[in-house]
Amino acid sequence: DLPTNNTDPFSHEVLEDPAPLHHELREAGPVVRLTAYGVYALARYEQVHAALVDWQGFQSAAGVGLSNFRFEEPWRPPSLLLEADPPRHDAPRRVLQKVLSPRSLRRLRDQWLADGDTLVEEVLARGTEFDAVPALAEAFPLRVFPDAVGLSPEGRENLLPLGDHNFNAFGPANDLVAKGAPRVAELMGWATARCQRDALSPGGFGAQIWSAADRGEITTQQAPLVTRSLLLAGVDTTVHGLSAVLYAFATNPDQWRRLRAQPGLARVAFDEAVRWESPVQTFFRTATSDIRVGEHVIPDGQKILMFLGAANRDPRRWTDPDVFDLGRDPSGHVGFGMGIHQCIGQHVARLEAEALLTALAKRVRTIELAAPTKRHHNNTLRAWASIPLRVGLA
Ligand code: HEM
Ligand SMILES: CC(C)Cc1ccc(C(=O)O)cc1
Repeated sequence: DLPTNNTDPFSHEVLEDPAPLHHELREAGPVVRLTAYGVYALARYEQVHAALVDWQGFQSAAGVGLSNFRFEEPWRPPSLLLEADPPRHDAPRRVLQKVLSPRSLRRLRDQWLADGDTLVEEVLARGTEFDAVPALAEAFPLRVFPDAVGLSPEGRENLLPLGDHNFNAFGPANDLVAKGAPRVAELMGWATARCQRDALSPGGFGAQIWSAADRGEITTQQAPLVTRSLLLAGVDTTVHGLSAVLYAFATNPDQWRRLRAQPGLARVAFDEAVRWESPVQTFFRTATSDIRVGEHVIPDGQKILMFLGAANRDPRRWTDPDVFDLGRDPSGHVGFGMGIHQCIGQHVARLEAEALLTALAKRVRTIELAAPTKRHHNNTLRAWASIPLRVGLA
């Protein structure tokens, strides 16, 4: 009957290298019971995709972490997008859809491309060996995104630890959550204060959310929480998405040559990296009734852990899934989710990646690892602490 697995998916061993567990879970069957936490796991593309698009059966309103909001108090006021289902989810989603649409981002494109050139020049002026994580993957989002949101300059160093803890908190109360606990009140207090109308500069994403409230599209009580979503979701994700694509190119020099020959491949390269590494590895849903998966039933109220990273490398869906290949069509990957909760910020992330990769491809002929990489463990994110690079100039 129902296959089980007693591995702790949030252990440091798995966070260091999740591939063996992903393989085990995919092979065990369409649904597996994780005895470490008494939850159900989906690891094959077919079942993860089906759960993501079935928001009625697999709800978000009970939280997308291990904690079940039906029985436990959330550690922070729930998100009006991530942790809400229709109809409550609808208006906040419509507002962010407009604020973060490709059309709305067009006004930022030239500026972000120029910022990419400037950052790359600054980095290369310091030398051709550097750690890509602080120098590029962290520096670029922190240079462009807080300004786009309309955040005041002070305290922006809070954004990474704030997001890191938020992503840890989707997992169990382990050492990673304990690590962030001492600063939670301070960081969340800082973030909440930044989301008030008078703390946001005109024209930014935050001010646009407040204008939508003034137009009655959402309430003024909702505006700060919708703005908070940008701070919690919009930084660590792109930092580790950029780290993923830089790591992918540094370990696949032939793909870097392809990008140099065809810079228009920058955007598809980012999506292929998001598929290949899945910066967001896992999160949960809660069954709203007894749900049949294969020949098994997931009982009502149970938490379901979806392994996006495993789905994005499922050989049932992808040819040579472990290969980073610019010739592949990565569309349909679940690295940005799927369905009504699919990442609303994906166009922001793609524009950041296009700007950085385009700038690099112009100035850098070769890119390789100069030393071993070091992972940054997080309950939800696939992340790096360090990616030492050596580049050859064009
Ligand atoms: C590489 C970068 C990123 C990745 C891999 C990523 C991944 C995801 C995923 C997998 C979801 C679905 C969550 C679910 O179904 O429960 C999601 C939702 C979301 N993302 Fe992103 N994201 C990225 C960047 C961003 C950025 C830059 C922003 C903000 C500007 C953002 C804001 C959001 C929001 C607000 C949601 C909730 C949408 C909803 O529930 O309707 N994300 N993201
Ligand atoms: C992959 C998702 C869990 C990223 C994320 C985090 C936070 C929010 C929010 O709305 O607070 C939304 C999306």
